[in-house]
Amino acid sequence: QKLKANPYGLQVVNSYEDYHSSYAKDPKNKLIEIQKAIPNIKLDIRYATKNNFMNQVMYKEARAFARKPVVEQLKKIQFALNKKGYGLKIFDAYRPYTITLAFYQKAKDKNFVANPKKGSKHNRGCAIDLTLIDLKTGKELQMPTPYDSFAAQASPSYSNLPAPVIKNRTLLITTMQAYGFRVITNEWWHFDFVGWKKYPLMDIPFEKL
Ligand SMILES: C[C@@H](N)C(=O)N[C@H](C)C(=O)O
Ligand SMILES: [Zn+2]
Repeated sequence: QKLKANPYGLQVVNSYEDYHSSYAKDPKNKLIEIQKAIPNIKLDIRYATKNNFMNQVMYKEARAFARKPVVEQLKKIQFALNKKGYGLKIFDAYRPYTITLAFYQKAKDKNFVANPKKGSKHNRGCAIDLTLIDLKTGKELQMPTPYDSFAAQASPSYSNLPAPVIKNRTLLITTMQAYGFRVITNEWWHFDFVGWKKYPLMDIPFEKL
């Protein structure tokens, strides 16, 4: 199927029919609802609330999707963490391209949002924003900054932090890395799935999936 390029010359899947035929051809392309595949995973979908850096509701539904192989890896991560008394909490996963456009327009610091000229790995269903929780209390482990803080402390290499915070961040990053994800340079919570290049950008809202 030949896709029409958007104003930046990018090919973005924006019709359900095109998306459907892509996963009929290759089931790896299917966006899987994370909580259906991993029932005990916690969600805090900030962009479905006003509690986010945009200060506005960006998603109509508080749901999280990712490509099938991404969710399969998350399932293994959740299992490994659960054995140690921890679990995952997801802030965001697949993000329609239109939302990336809106983020880039409004964000004061463009270093923390993907440039729509390239699109985001979130638009490919191959990036996850997440943190760790303590299974007993359900509370988040202390990390260097809150989610989507555009501060220097959000960098995974920022080191002037209390030892327990570094330990929590290291546990998150090493676990994600062991299962095929890579943290990005300025956001401790954002992980790209290593095979992301094989998956096209998408612009289909959650309610149509
Ligand atoms: C906006 C933030 N949560 C995020 O995901 N940033 C990366 C760089 C992105 O937009 O892909
Ligand atoms: Zn992200």
